[in-house]
Amino acid sequence: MSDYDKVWVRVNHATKKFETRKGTVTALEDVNLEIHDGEFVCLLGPSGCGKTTLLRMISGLDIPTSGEITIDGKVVNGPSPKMTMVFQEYSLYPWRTVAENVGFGLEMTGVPAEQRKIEVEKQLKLVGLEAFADSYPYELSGGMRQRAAVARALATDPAVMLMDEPFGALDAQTRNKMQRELLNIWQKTKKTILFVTHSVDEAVYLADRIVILTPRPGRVHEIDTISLQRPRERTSVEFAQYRKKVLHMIEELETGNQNI
Ligand SMILES: Nc1ncnc2c1ncn2[C@@H]1O[C@H](COP(=O)(O)OP(=O)(O)OP(=O)(O)O)[C@@H](O)[C@H]1O
Repeated sequence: MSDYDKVWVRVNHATKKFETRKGTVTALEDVNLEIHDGEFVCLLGPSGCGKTTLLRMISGLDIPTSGEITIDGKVVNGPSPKMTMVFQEYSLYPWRTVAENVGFGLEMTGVPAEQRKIEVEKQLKLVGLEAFADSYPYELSGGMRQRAAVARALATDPAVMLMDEPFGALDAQTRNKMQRELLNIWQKTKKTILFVTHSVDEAVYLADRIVILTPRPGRVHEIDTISLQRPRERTSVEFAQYRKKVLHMIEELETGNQNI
């Protein structure tokens, strides 16, 4: 990719604890992770293992209890336009049109209307929603809504796009289609992406690198970079081999956990 050695995100011994009525919950403990420029990283792990917490801290919506997170060498201490999030649902403002949603971040940062219009049109074209600029979210299908959410995230030209199970609520066919489209967009924009998913297949299809977060707090395990040629075919032998490798690693991690 463009400048692969550049590290955009560095998670350095990050721990996050929450104080609850039932006591202290350790969502993540001593997590280390680096994400390079232009890399497509998938964060894979079961429910409750701390994926969203990690994303929220990287985006600046939350701060680590200890350790630190840097973006482009600077410590994250609040939300930054350099990081945008795409969530599973409810990403769009229902009272705004698609174009107004896509232009929202630009509006917030004071980009003049004329320039905003050009940028919004560019992003809508990229995600194939030019004809729906004036539609409202409820008039779109789930897949189209997520395309609009991706366009909105891209509009502010973030350094890193953080995606929290963005296709989790879609049916299998639409999900596959959206994965293909996201790869196309990624190839065109060279964006750095951190993508959270529960699905091994989704991670193997999308990622340059898969990071497995174990259910036990405190240990991030990285799998070697998957260096398949793109586009990665779901029906290929290589796909099946990588899938098997990832499943095997997950099994090993789970077995290791049982012995703690
Ligand atoms: N604001 C909070 N207050 C208290 N506990 C929290 C809070 N946020 C997260 N947790 C706890 O931290 C742990 C990790 O939660 P998190 O949402 O990061 O997991 P996850 O891997 O994203 O789960 P899922 O895949 O179900 O979305 C869970 O035990 C959760 O209950």
